[in-house]
Amino acid sequence: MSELITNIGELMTQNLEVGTVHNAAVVLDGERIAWIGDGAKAPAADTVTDAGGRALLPGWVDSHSHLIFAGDRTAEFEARMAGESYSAGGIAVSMNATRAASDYELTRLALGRAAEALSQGTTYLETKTGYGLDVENEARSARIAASMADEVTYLGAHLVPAGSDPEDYTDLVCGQMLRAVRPYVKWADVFCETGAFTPAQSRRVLQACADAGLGLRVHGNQLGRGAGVALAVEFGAASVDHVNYLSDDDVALLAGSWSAWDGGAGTRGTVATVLPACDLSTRQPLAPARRLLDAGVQLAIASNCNPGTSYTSSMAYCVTTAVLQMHLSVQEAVRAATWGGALALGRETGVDLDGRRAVGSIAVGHRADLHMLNAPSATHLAYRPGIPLTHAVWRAGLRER
Ligand SMILES: N=CN[C@@H](CCC(=O)O)C(=O)O
Ligand SMILES: [Zn+2]
Repeated sequence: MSELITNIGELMTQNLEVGTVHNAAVVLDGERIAWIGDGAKAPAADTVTDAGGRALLPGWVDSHSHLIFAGDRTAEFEARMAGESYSAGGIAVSMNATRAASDYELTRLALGRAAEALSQGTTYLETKTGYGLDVENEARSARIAASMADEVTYLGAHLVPAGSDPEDYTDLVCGQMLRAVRPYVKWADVFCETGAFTPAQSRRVLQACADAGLGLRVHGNQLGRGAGVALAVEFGAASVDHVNYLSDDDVALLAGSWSAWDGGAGTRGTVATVLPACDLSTRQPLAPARRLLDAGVQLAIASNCNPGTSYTSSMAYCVTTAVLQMHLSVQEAVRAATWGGALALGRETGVDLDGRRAVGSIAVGHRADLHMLNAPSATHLAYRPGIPLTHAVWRAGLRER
């Protein structure tokens, strides 16, 4: 079945050859985008959808979330709003609730969060383990994540559980736990921060996971300057996330990591993924997204949806914040939340080993993941903050909303 979406007021493709087109049309053929162009020249299709002059964007690509958890941390949030600062210790509260939840309950909760994201335009979703923190519960979290997310990341190195020796726990993360999650995950991550994993422990985790054939990601430089960015670049991680506290050397390392990449071939660098909703919820200084872009770093914006630091799956909220408070243009912020997220997951081009099409931009042959706003332009995301602007969502060519 083919579908013609016509009368699109603003088509923001994030495809550099096409750019943004007005009075445009798109044809979907099954799960793929088959045609893009001037509405007056659109070919016929089996069905026609009139966009009524609305804006059409790629679906959001949320490259950083933690959806596999049970329990509630409202009290911690309230304490933070009253002046307490965030520390990694709250992860243990979610760990206890997650371990106590049944498979059915954990799956139901995760699916509910993914559905909430999809209804707001998120059509491609990464999620992580990291609230199990023993072999059985990390493997269970990975299995559940693989049943509901597009990309799954192993985050056994999220927190050293109370009572465990940090070096022994790091051994477990690098050994038995890694073997148990391996069938379900494509990526590995480590929280390299004071109070979580030291640079030496993080290095061990990254090496073991790289040796196991996993792609790498790092939670780094969230609560202070540290080794996260340097380790991520050294190990060729696909992304380093948070990046609130950066030295000039960190920024230069990230920019330099892209110097041999020409947009297609060449060695890929490390994407800097900023998490604006997390920065607001933890009252951290906002990550320096403007400085990173100006330095030539590839940028992604993600929700970091999790029970502790960022309990929202709204990518629109993140984009709005990036424009209003991080000083990105609407085009830059939308790009970082679509194409940038796809780049951070290695999914912005080509077809992956499972035959999945590229996501994050509207281009012929890419997966038909589309987000229509109830507005004439994407500028309304920042101009009308807080207004639920999602009008329609297509995922792999299927109308989801
Ligand atoms: N910073 C580390 N991990 C999560 C928060 C985990 C939690 O507090 O539950 C994050 O990305 O912000
Ligand atoms: Zn996170």
